[in-house]
Amino acid sequence: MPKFSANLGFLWPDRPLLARIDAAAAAGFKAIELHWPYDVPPADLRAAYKRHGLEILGINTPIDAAKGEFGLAAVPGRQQDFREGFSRAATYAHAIGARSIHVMAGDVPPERRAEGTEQFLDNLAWAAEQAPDLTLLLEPLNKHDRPGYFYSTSGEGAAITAAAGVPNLKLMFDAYHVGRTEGHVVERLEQHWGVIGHVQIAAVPSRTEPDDSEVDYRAFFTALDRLGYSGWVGCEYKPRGDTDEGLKWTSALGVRL
Ligand SMILES: O=C(O)C(=O)[C@H](O)CO
Ligand SMILES: [Mg+2]
Repeated sequence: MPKFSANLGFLWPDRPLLARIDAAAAAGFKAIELHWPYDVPPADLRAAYKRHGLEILGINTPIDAAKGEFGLAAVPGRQQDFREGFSRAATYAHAIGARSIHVMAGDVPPERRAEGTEQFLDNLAWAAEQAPDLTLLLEPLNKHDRPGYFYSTSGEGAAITAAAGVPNLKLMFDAYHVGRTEGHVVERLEQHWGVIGHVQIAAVPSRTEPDDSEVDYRAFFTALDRLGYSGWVGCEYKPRGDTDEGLKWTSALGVRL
């Protein structure tokens, strides 16, 4: 059975980030991953997870939610803004001791896709050089949730990863996004195995706890074991109710944190 990390972008939404870290440790998680922790001073965040002996995995490049933006790496004309955001992410990741950054592509209209691809590749080469010690993750987001996003399928993510030709660039395989629109999740996992750097899960289609899902997560975890996955599986789901109560999905699926 793989190891599971708590995605504190979604889990324990009823409390501030530092309290989420305490909750993750109390629930038995040994690793955490974050979305946008930037409002919390890095020293406080580091002290909070170190106190519990947790590992810290990744963060996302900043977004401007107020402007409806979801990343900038592939957005034509926003190269300078992307680079400032990435530098902020790398500085923060280094300060807290995180090991990866999800480089968020952003929304790109179909007629500007060629331009967006060129810019994305250029930005990824630049970012990889800025932070050679960090893993950069690429994550396609399904079209139901984010219709205008630059890419939506695991195949597109793998193609960009290959085209960039950068050693520290990997695919974030979020089984929720893959299951939501592509299906055949284990087949896709096997197909892109060589470029996968991190894995995330949630029920399909509800994005809640993974015990009531169109994706057969028992089979998915077995496939990860068979493939020899030694990384973490990020629990990136939106709890149906109380997060601790919802963690009974672990015993339902034979998982021990
Ligand atoms: O939406 C997702 O699946 C993610 O992992 C991103 O980090 C953005 O929330
Ligand atoms: Mg995800």
